[in-house]
Amino acid sequence: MKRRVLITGGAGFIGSHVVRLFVTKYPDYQIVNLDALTYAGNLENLLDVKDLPNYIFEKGDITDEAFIDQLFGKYQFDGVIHLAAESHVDRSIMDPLAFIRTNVLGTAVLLNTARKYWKDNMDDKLFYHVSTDEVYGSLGEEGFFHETTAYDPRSPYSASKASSDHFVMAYYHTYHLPVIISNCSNNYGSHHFPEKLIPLAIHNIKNNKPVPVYGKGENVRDWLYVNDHARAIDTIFHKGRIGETYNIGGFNEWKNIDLIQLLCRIMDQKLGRPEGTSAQLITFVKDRAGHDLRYAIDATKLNKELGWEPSLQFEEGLEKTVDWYLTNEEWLQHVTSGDYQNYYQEQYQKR
Ligand SMILES: Cc1cn([C@H]2C[C@H](O)[C@@H](COP(=O)(O)OP(=O)(O)O[C@H]3O[C@H](CO)[C@@H](O)[C@H](O)[C@H]3O)O2)c(=O)[nH]c1=O
Repeated sequence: MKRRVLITGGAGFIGSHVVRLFVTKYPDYQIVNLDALTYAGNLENLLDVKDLPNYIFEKGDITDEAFIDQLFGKYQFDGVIHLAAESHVDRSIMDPLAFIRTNVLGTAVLLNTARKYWKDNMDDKLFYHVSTDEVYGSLGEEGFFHETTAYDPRSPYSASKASSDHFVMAYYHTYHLPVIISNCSNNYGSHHFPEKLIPLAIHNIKNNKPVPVYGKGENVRDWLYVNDHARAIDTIFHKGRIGETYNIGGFNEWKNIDLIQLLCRIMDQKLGRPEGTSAQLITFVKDRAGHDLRYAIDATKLNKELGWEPSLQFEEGLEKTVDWYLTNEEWLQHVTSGDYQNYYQEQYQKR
């Protein structure tokens, strides 16, 4: 079946991997990538697919109602995969309103427009909302997030994503809009903006700069290779049940400090430095406000119902990621100029 799919946030980290997978795997689909190209959106992420005949890029803001309406009119989408979002927790602490605007209002504008265009015929339509495991809050040392876990967001970022999830379900229950939500754990891989832990640490180690570890580095995250997340989104988009939520994760929990130690060992090997060199850059800094202790997500439903499972072991994925950053210096140089510099100067002045 031919489909006309809108992917929002397709120039971002996870979005670009989803766009690449869809345009190469489904040559019959028309894929429209809508991205506002703010600081973390970068068309360089898609240079290898930008000339494919089934790929179209549109620059625009999901909060701009008139623009979104005109876009739906122009392309008559039958599917939406919504990834556009402000995603960095530390930024949300500094500027919560930006997160409410994009993540809550932007999602509501998309939902409302999809409802307007699809209301007379909902057959074969799908609004797929890509969300986060952070909506479930913070775990103690035991247990997992399940699809039935009550929402308990604790940062402005996770509150904005939780709110957008609620709007998605409200449109399902109230207007019968065909929706699916997935909530995924921490991603890592190529094209990740170096404000997040793994690409920031790689960038800093390479440049002999301090690697900031918040608090004592005891916080735990569950890491998934970004290509595996993109594969999960593909599976859920095509086989998921309407009105359902699917958790995505790798059963791959790491304490931040253990992860950084592993990364330091890999970097020493790759850069030909004596073992232990990079670890000397580890610097414990002031903790993140309201820092969630542990995320761990149970992806059994996705595995049992739809047959998805991660394809890569963490060590292998991390090595591939390091290799990508070390061979794509131009990309790193480009994205670490401008806004990035201002942001980090501001961050470090505060410490
Ligand atoms: C940037 C940075 C982070 N950290 C810590 C904070 C967290 O415990 C852990 C990972 O931080 P981040 O890379 O910012 O990711 P985290 O806050 O977990 O959130 C990520 O994962 C979420 C999914 O769980 C996504 O929804 C978010 O968009 C994504 O940013 O490392 C440090 O210790 N030092 C740092 O410099």
